[in-house]
Amino acid sequence: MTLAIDRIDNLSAVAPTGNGAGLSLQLNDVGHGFDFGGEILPVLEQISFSVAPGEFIALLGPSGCGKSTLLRLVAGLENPLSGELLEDGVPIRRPDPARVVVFQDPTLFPWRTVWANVALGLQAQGLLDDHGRRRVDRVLERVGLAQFAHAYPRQLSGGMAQRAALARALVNDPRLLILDEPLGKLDSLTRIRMQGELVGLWREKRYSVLMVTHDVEEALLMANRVLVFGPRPARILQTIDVELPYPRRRNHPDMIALRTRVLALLGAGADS
Ligand SMILES: Nc1ncnc2c1ncn2[C@@H]1O[C@H](COP(=O)(O)OP(=O)(O)OP(=O)(O)O)[C@@H](O)[C@H]1O
Repeated sequence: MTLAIDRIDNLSAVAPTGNGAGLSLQLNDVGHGFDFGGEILPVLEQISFSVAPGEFIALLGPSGCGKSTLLRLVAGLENPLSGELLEDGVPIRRPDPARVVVFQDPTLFPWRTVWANVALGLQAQGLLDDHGRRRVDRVLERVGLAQFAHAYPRQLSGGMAQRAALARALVNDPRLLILDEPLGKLDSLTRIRMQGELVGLWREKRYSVLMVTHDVEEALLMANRVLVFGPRPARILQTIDVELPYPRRRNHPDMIALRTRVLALLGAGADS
């Protein structure tokens, strides 16, 4: 498989459609739950935190604690039962192209080529003119899929499909990239490479990132801040600033110490 690690410096060649700068987020006392036979099952309680423009925040917590629900609220796919979510000071009420979500499952349309999948967002906005076409070409080049532009999703490996999904998100020049376990289904080698690619893209473009992962090491390798959640209804147990320089080494003593600390927190808060 051809990977794009050596092309990480080229995304600046992709002309933005938006202003490209990361957006700020502010969550104030956010609470959410779901109706279960007339009773509300509380999922999130008193969640407050902020994200400065260009920050990379990882969310860690036990399975089922409400991490994906929180991402859905930030994406504007649902509205909270209490509290408020603000982007650049304005309440989030609905999805917006500035906030794009990449899920664990790349969900590419099987009948469209890679190029046509990536072009979909621009096409829907009426932006697929010559300039838009060049954007699609460049972003595919940037994620190392230029040679597979005319392939169909069934012809891609898992890592390639995930990079196509990433290209589809990046072509809209997001200001917030919302990642819900984006590397969860990849083999360990591809996963390590994709971690490097995602960090390289983020450091270059400086959009803000909110990423859910189950992998403590992945969170500490990639994010500049890690929020550790307790079991449902989720509350933030601890916020950890990861001040190690990039690229980070798995076996750096500070990394090992942080990992031990986070695992202890999750062990104390795990529901299983
Ligand atoms: N649409 C929904 N209707 C009812 N309950 C829901 C809905 N979405 C999520 N839940 C419940 O909310 C809780 C939190 O789910 P969520 O997917 O946010 O957790 P998570 O932390 O992302 O889990 P995991 O790490 O296993 O992916 C779970 O108990 C789940 O059953």
